[in-house]
Amino acid sequence: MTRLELDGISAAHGGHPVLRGVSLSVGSGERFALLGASGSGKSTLLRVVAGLHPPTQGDVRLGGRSVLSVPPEARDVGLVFQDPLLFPHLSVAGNLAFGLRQRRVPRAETDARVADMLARTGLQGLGPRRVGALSGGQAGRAALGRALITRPPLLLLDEPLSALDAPLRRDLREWLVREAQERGTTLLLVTHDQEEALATAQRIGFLDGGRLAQVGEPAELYAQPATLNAARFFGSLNFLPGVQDSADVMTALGRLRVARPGHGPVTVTVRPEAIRPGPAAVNTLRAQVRQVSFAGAYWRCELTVPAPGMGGPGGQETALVWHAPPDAPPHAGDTVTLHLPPAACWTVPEHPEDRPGA
Ligand SMILES: Nc1ncnc2c1ncn2[C@@H]1O[C@H](COP(=O)(O)OP(=O)(O)OP(=O)(O)O)[C@@H](O)[C@H]1O
Repeated sequence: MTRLELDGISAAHGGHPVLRGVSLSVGSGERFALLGASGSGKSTLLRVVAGLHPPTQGDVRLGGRSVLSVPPEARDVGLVFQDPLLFPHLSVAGNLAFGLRQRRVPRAETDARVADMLARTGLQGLGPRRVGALSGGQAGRAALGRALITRPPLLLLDEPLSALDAPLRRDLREWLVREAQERGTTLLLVTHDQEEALATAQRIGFLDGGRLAQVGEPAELYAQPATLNAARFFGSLNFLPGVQDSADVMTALGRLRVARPGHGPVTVTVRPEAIRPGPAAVNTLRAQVRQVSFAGAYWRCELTVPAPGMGGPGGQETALVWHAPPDAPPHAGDTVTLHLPPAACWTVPEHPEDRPGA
């Protein structure tokens, strides 16, 4: 268990700034995910924590102590990358035992911990096997086992499961969460997979262009994104710019009652699954169904709402995406009556990071 603190971390690659003043505190035993688009600086931040990339500014503290001058091998952190990077000349058991031998753990204890880890990772009977003869999933588990067996107080994971297929990824993720909980390991997980972050982490940091745009609990980032990029990243597909006056925003759909009061230019974002069939006291609209496609748990419907929408000044048609419940799918060409529950109409103020090219 250890507390990780990042204080104003900036970093560059070849003179190009990649991280810009990232400050973050991850509690002892907490599971924290760093989420962001490709190139947002997630891996670089992880490498700064591991001591593999020097920051240009700021401090990294583990357990309250600055580790900037501590070499990577002495930082007592476990590190797992997307590529398992197992030692090819060693057996599975040899890979698991490696860190324990380095730490001069007595032979009997090493053997017991390797046997225990083989069982925990579902690799019983594969100890003597060469790592080249493992499947992708088995290699992934061996790499996680190798990192966990030394019981590092902080485990840094850089997309460790992304090469695996979905069911295996879910199993391994659940196993990892259980192991971390049992051992009180602090986890810092880098991923671009929002589902993985939501399922693994107690808190998430959304990194955007090298800046930490939002930190919060998974449900908070999902329902209350601070920026449009965060909203897009968490699957919102409907964006309605407008001007807010107290609890209402004038949009191309007309007057929309929204979740929180405010004033000035905003964008209302509504998740496709939050749109409800039927009319309601406010935010009711009639839309034309342009296209319907089956997505398993819902029907994805592309809608257009003709101007003037819900009676406002309107303008052009507005496109919306609705995830219709699976039981009664509409058909292309239908006209449907829907409503946008005010609690699901989240407003995002204009934000410099959301401008294209920012
Ligand atoms: N070794 C390097 N040399 C030069 N530029 C680099 C290097 N590593 C990363 N970069 C650049 O730094 C920026 C951030 O990269 P980083 O790998 O930290 O992002 P990321 O969010 O982890 O992306 P991904 O999800 O694609 O791994 C990118 O623009 C990338 O091209």
